[in-house]
Amino acid sequence: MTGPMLETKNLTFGYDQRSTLFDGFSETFTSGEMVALTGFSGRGKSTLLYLLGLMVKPDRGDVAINGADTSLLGDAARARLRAQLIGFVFQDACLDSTRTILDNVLETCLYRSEPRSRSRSKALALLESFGVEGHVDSRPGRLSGGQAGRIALCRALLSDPAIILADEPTGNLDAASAEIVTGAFRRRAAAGAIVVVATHDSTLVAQCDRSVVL
Ligand SMILES: Nc1ncnc2c1ncn2[C@@H]1O[C@H](COP(=O)(O)OP(=O)(O)OP(=O)(O)O)[C@@H](O)[C@H]1O
Repeated sequence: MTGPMLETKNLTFGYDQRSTLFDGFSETFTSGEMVALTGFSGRGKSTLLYLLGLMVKPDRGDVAINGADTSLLGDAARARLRAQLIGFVFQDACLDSTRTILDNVLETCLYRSEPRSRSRSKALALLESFGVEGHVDSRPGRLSGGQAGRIALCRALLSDPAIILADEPTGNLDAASAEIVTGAFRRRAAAGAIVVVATHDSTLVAQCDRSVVL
């Protein structure tokens, strides 16, 4: 099986008509590469991740996954593709405060119709490797930003997604934790995944194969 491919094709997008963030933006991300999205604050790094992650539709142009355009797909089909192929790490973790930490990590099983029991030990091992194995049965209310971020990473990595999109994944982390996160991304890329990170962290940029400057 060939690895994943993710393309933007003449992508044009703005949140309103006065400010176009992307105007005919074309870029190809290929299997095995880890790419940094860089550029000044407000240039659209997070927005590009939302477009690549099929959470936002372009005004014109398209996002293609494995050669297939996605903008004409309905919401359900886009959500299915996302669940099957994409692990997304939001800038502010976005954990569900009503569920336990373990249930947060196992959330994607729900969308992939996978039995939770099969993924439970993997989730626990991931949480341990990221140093956040304590209190897995409690709710995320009292976590620090860095702890919440690492749990969100476990959630995104649980299914070994073909495409990982991460927004400032090392933003809240100390150097040692950031290294663990970067190592996990590098291993996914070595296994053939596409990893795209939006970041201002020069250490993380240096670990990427290339940068796309917005
Ligand atoms: N939901 C929204 N509605 C309207 N404008 C938005 C929305 N989200 C972001 N923007 C605007 O779009 C622009 C790009 O925002 P985005 O968060 O993608 O930039 P960024 O490069 O990721 O910034 P940072 O480095 O600060 O995280 C900014 O001017 C922002 O104010």
